[in-house]
Amino acid sequence: MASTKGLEGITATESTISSIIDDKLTYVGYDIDDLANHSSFEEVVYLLWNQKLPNQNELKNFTSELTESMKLPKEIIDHLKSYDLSTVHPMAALRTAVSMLALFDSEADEMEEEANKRKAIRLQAKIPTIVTAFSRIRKGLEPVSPKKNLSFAANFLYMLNDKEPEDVEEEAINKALVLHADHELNASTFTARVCVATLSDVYSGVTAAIGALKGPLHGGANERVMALLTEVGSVENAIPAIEKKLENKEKIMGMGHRVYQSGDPRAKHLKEMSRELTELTGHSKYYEMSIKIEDYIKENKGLPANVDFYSASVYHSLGIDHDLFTPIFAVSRVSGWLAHILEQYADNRLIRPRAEYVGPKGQTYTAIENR
Ligand SMILES: CC(=O)SCCNC(=O)CCNC(=O)[C@H](O)C(C)(C)COP(=O)(O)OP(=O)(O)OC[C@H]1O[C@@H](n2cnc3c(N)ncnc32)[C@H](O)[C@@H]1OP(=O)(O)O
Ligand SMILES: O=C([O-])CC(=O)C(=O)O
Repeated sequence: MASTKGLEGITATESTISSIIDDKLTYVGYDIDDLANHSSFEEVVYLLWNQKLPNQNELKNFTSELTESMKLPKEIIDHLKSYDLSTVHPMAALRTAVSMLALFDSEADEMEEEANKRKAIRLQAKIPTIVTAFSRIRKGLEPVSPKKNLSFAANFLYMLNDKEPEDVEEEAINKALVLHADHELNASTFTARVCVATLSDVYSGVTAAIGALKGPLHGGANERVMALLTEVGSVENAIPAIEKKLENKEKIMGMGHRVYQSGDPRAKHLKEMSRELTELTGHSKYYEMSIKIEDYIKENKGLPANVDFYSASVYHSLGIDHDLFTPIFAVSRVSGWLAHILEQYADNRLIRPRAEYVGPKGQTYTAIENR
């Protein structure tokens, strides 16, 4: 039996959560463009978990449930304060803190559907609090509690900066969260599903998914895009720097995608946000460099920009630390992981593919003293 490297083109499950068909992305059948242009992130999370858009009352209740669940156990804050955060990547801290959260949740191993939904709310709510608390603690500042009257996106920025965001900042983060929420069977979502298909618990599934998202070929690419833009340094240097990297067989971060051929439908929204925000904040050169790189790679390698490419300059213009870019992805994508985890539990079968054995055969065993 021949193997397919990277499981390319393999359909591994059925799902009703999101679809990518002919390079169009939908969440529960709603076009990503409509959701990006009109929805709050809370609305999208409700959609992914309930398979329908909420009415005003449902959204109000859901939003309050999320805000009320944002507070962290004191032990998690103490834990974040207990190690040298200057050397720890926030994705590593997030992975550990999420795993640790399970120890303070009396329902952690409860497998009943309603209990899993309650845990989903708690996890969705607490991940932004962990990311922002980490960021503040490493700057020697105290974590900030969320405000009841703020949206999910605004609370994220408020807890990060101890300052209520401007409308334009809240809108940018809200749109970025909507665009990153789910993406069919991407690597981290598949990881979450594989994990919980053993009937392991929700916290294990999300912890495993954070580990998968952290890698540079997946969510970790957005931080690397910013490192690339910083290294390139100027619009004039964009093409020479990229040519050199390609000569050295380096991958250009934020470019290429396993599924999309003509382009990632999320990238155009982030590109427009990048144009507006970099102009507004005096960082236009990052947008100009990005366009040059995108055009060059498209023309010379036939590869499109993915969701990570323009998110880098968007977050940079909002003054966000570069190593928080992938944690922000997690703040959003946990909604998709949780939707997939709940879907997996609802109709579970162990995920256990086969490997094609290509190693030596028929070896003669030699006693240890004779080797
Ligand atoms: C949210 C997300 O996860 S989106 C993806 C984020 N990741 C990145 O942006 C990292 C950069 N991109 C990549 O590494 C890849 O395009 C991936 C991981 C996204 C997709 O990978 P795959 O489908 O496995 O494609 P694979 O890595 O096999 O590449 C196929 C060919 O295109 C080339 N290629 C793919 N992406 C890039 C890139 N970004 N820069 C340069 N060349 C590339 C490869 O070198 C390879 O060329 P070859 O056939 O001559 O060896
Ligand atoms: O689907 C993928 O392979 C990666 C991706 O774009 C995502 O997770 O958003």
